[in-house]
Amino acid sequence: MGDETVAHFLLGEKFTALSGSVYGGLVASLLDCHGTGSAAAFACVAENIDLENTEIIPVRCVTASLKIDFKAPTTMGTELELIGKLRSIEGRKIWVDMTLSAGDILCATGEIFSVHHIPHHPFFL
Ligand SMILES: CCCCCCCCCCCC(=O)SCCNC(=O)CCNC(=O)[C@H](O)C(C)(C)COP(=O)(O)OP(=O)(O)OC[C@H]1O[C@@H](n2cnc3c(N)ncnc32)[C@H](O)[C@@H]1OP(=O)(O)O
Repeated sequence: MGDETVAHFLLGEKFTALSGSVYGGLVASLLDCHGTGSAAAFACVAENIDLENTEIIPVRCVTASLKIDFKAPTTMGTELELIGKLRSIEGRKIWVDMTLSAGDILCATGEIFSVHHIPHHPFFL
């Protein structure tokens, strides 16, 4: 954790798009999920919430904007690594920069802008 979040995924072949590579929409989904989760975790750190002893993360974030650049085909059958780095927090607004790699290959980069602590938002009723 600290100022970086890491997640690993090994996808099944049903997520293949073009031969031997992962469907780009799924790459986007992984970056979206990792981005909002990272934003929530960074918000907890900023608010001194102890994640080690918390059963349910008390912060939830939603994606307001997600940008992805596909740098190289994402190899099917290789464990994927997602890394999130906090760019900034301004009140409810959180920006996280991300990478998705397959082994030594940088496959995609992402930038997410998410918003947290939303009283009465329909997602959290
Ligand atoms: C399989 C299961 C897995 C389950 C795994 C669990 C993962 C859960 C999460 C997965 C992520 C998702 O899929 S989330 C689903 C996709 N996202 C959505 O549907 C979000 C839809 N949009 C909204 O609900 C809303 O627009 C919000 C919450 C984003 C913002 O609305 P709001 O709360 O009324 O706040 P608002 O005042 O409009 O905005 C707050 C501040 O952010 C700025 N702002 C708002 N939107 C933007 C934007 N696109 N780009 C730049 N800036 C923006 C505003 O100018 C403002 O700045 P200032 O004036 O304060 O400076």
